[in-house]
Parts: sequence; structure tokens; C-alpha cells
Amino acid sequence: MTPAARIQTAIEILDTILGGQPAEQALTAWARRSRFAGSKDRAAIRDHVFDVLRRRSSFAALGGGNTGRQLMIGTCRANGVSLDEAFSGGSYGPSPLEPSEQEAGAEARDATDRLDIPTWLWPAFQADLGAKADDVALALQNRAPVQLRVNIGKSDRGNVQKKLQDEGIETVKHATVKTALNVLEGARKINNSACFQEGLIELQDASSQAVVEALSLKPGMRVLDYCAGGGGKALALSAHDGVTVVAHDIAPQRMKDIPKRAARAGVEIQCVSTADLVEMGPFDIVLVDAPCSGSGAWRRAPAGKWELSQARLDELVAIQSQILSQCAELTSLEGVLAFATCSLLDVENTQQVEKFVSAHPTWTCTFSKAWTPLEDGDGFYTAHLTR
Ligand SMILES: C[S@@+](CC[C@H](N)C(=O)[O-])C[C@H]1O[C@@H](n2cnc3c(N)ncnc32)[C@H](O)[C@@H]1O
Repeated sequence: MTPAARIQTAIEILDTILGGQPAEQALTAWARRSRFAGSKDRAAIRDHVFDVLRRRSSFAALGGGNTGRQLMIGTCRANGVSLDEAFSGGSYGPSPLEPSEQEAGAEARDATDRLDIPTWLWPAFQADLGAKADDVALALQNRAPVQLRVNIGKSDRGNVQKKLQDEGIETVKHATVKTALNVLEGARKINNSACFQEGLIELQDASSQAVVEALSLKPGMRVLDYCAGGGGKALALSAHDGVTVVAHDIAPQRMKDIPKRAARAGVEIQCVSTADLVEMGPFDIVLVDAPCSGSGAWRRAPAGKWELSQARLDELVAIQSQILSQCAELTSLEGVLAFATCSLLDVENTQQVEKFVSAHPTWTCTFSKAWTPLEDGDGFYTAHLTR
């Protein structure tokens, strides 16, 4: 496909997303009906769509409106791409700009449009992040780094780096997270690499890894990953020698890939239903990687930035409180209830923990840490609660 044809395709996919279809679904549906497109085309179109979703309001201002076409005009203007070439009217490409489109569009004047944070959320975002608010918002406009977790149950970072290099994947050690590598070159080769197939690495953001690193995991411990989803944290937990990991999720189908991923990593993870869990407690550590706004990970899942509403945020906060209370019952007397979110918002983080401690006076918070996307990983928060 020509660069212009990729832009036209991105325009059409963006219109579908703006019409309400989830971004991943819209991209997959297009790929299924467009067998002619190669892997490079698919990757380039995906990049266009996600780049726009990260900067939807500033690109809408530059492009003069919120349609797929206007957003791609805004993207070209922001990146200094010639509109005469990109919108030349050539075959499969977008038609040339109308005079009204030539005249429309200007740099965003409003701070929230310029920073691509929804207007309703900006007061809380600014209050919670203080002096860092603008820089964090600007960081969220860009792509996230590609990061790997080295499976320390099978190898170590130095050896894995060498093996990856032999396969054309260049990495550098993460400055603070001991299991993490940042990918500098060859990211698209990861899934087919021998290192991946042999379970030496998983794609995982460094802050997610840091949440697991913060736990004092010791041989003989039984650990419950209560909101296991696809199993990213459960796999990181199970890489630790002698630790038994049980995975649970309210939506069991989300855990469907865990057996395959665990087999590749050479570990055992028992996936259990909510009904079975009651018989299995208490656990030495219960990790609650709670459903949240995802605001710390908006570089990876940018549609979430525009889908979040005050009502949904309130709902998430209520779900998090409920999960914490349930998980307190599953934690042994000497055990640790570890709360985590990939959120940047106090209402889901410090305020949630304060609320739990005041409603459960026998519990205290013994450790907490927050990461922002300025620290080479997603925004994350974790707190350890003990009796
Ligand atoms: C942030 S995701 C988990 C990501 C996962 N831990 C990982 O590292 O890959 C949150 C998960 O919580 C699950 N969830 C939502 N409400 C829940 C509840 N009441 N009890 C248990 N799990 C819940 C969702 O289905 C979702 O998979």
C-alpha cells in the first residue's frame, strides 16, 4: 500500500472508532477483510490510528474537526507531512483538501486540548500530579516504550540480552527494575523469537514488573492474583522460586491464555473460579491488580482516555473498594494485601487506601509507591496493607 492509501485506510478505521466500535475490534475487522495488506501496512495503519487516539483533541484542533479525515489532516500538520502529497487524490489515497479544509484548523488554544486530557478530568489530574501534570500529559501523547520481563526462573538479564541480540533484537537494561529490558530495535521480531517461544521473555511494562518486585516473595508462600486477567502479574509472581500462584478473575475467559503462557514459562499457575476460591484461602499475599481508569497506561490504550467519564470513574472506585474488602478476608493474619492500579488518580490510589484503612481499623498501610510515565514505564500505584 502507498503511504496515501494507508492514510485513507486510517481515516476509515478512525470513523468506525468514532462511531463507537472499540479500536482493537475496528483494526482486526479491517485486517480480516483486507488480506492484500502486508504486515508493514497493518503496522503503519495501526500506528496512525493509535497516534491519533493519543492526541485526539490537539489533532482535532489542528485539523479543524473531529472526523477521521480532519484528524488525519491534523496529524499531517503536527508532523510536518506535506498535505499536497498525502492528500493528492491519487489512487486509494484521500482526495485533495477543499478550500474550507485548507483554511480550517489552528493550534489548540485551550490547555486541555493542547495537552490531550479530557476537560472534565483536568482539575483532578492537575491537583493529583501537581507540578508534573503538564509533563505527564505530554508524555501520554507519545508511544510507550517496548519493555520485556526476563523470566528469572529460567535465565538472567545478561544472557537473555545476548540471545536477543543474536536474533536482531537490541535491548538495554531498565535503570531501576531488575527484571526489565527496554527494546531499542527489532520490536516486531519479538513474538517469533526463540527467546519468546522458549519462555525466556514476556512483553510487560516495567512498572507492572516493579509492582511484583516490591513484594517480599519467599519460598513456600501461597500467593493469590485476584484480578489476574491475562496473567501478566501471575506469571511474574510464579518466576520466583518456591512460590505457589493461584489466579482468579471475575471473568474467567480472560484467563484463557494463562495455561499456555505458564507452560511456555515452565511454571504452574492454578486458575480458579470465584466459588472455588473460598475453600482455598487464606493466602500469604493477595495481589489486587484492580480494574481502574487505566490513566497510567493511556499511551498503550489511548481510546480509554476519551471513553472515561465521571460516572464510570465513580463506578470503578466503588468496585475497587468492594474487591479490597473481599480480599481482606482471603489474606492470612500475618499476610499482605497488595493493592495496585495503573492509574494516576488519587481517588483510585491513596484515597482508596485511606478509605480502606478507616473502614478496617485493624489494617495499616506499610508501604506505598507511585510511578508516572516520566519514569520509564506506565503510571502505576501500589500499596501494601497488613493487619
Ligand atoms: C487491570 S486488569 C488485570 C491485569 C492483569 N493482572 C495483568 O497483569 O495482566 C483487571 C482485571 O480485574 C478483573 N475484575 C474486574 N472486577 C473484578 C472483581 N470484582 N473480582 C475479580 N476480578 C475483577 C477484570 O476482569 C480484569 O481482568
